[in-house]
Amino acid sequence: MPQAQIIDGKAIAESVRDEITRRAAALLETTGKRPGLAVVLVGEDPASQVYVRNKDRAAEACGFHSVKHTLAADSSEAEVLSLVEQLNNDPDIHGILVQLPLPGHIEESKVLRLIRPEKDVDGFHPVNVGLLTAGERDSALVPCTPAGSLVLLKRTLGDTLSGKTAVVVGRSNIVGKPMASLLLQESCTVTIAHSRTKDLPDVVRGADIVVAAVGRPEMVKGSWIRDGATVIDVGINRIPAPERGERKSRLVGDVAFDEAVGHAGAITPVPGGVGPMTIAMLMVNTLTAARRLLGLPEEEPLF
Ligand SMILES: Nc1nc(=O)c2c([nH]1)NC[C@@H]1CN(c3ccc(C(=O)N[C@@H](CCC(=O)O)C(=O)O)cc3)C=[N+]21
Repeated sequence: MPQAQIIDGKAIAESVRDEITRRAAALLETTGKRPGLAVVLVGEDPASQVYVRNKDRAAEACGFHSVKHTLAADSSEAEVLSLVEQLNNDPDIHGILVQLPLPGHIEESKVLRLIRPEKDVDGFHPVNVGLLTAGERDSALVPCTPAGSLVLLKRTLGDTLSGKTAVVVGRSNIVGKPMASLLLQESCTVTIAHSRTKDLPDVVRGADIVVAAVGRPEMVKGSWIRDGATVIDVGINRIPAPERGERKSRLVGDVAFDEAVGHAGAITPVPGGVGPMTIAMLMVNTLTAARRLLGLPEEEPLF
């Protein structure tokens, strides 16, 4: 079996961040303003802390203004809402990201709906969901993980995905559904499959493009992958050490990589695939939001 091309998400993310760094420098030169990103973390989940730190770092490396707000896990919903309101009205902040999941006593949809759609760099507000679904992708802010996955697909397959069969495994609002909308807009023939799909292996076997976003470690098996297919693995699952008798915990995707690599034409690794792209696209969205709020023209889309 020939080995698949391993898609280098880290390198592609770096090239995207480099382009954003250049564009942010030009913005600073012409307007004296930096894109401003605010990340809100409620509670101290260790994984969330790592991601939030990475986002903060990436923003600073791009020359952005970046602020991190950490609220106690037992903060009231009203406190979170009031912080969002304050960030909505802050002229130095162009992008607001409220790290999910929120503690159980806070209604996520209520918080997400309060974020000004123009500052919603996660693309989770119903206005942005609506624009994307209605085919107005370039006016929306597009969720970072699906946007990053599309960049990886285009860098791997070329700009034309038209006519290809795409199967998205997973139907979440943050990945599966927006990913399907993006692929549909690229004129792919799109299937959304999920845990209740009948004959899932055969559905996946029909795909030129497989996007796995189910959140179950190594659920998509190598034998499900059509020869030469392109596989985007969105899953990041931490397998604790004791379970496998290993010394350190390790990360695995939603695809059984070692099997799939013998079937796929190209495949993303975990880590080093979609994860770094998610952060790069957050920088893209923050710059886009800043330019729009400043009344500046749109730049060449990066995907
Ligand atoms: N409102 C909101 N927006 C998000 O975008 C959001 C969120 N909440 N909650 C949590 C998830 C998770 N997430 C990741 C981002 C980057 C990596 C990443 O950079 N991963 C690296 C390193 C992984 C590691 O070593 O832990 C990689 O895959 O190579 C992973 C996961 C964003 N999320």
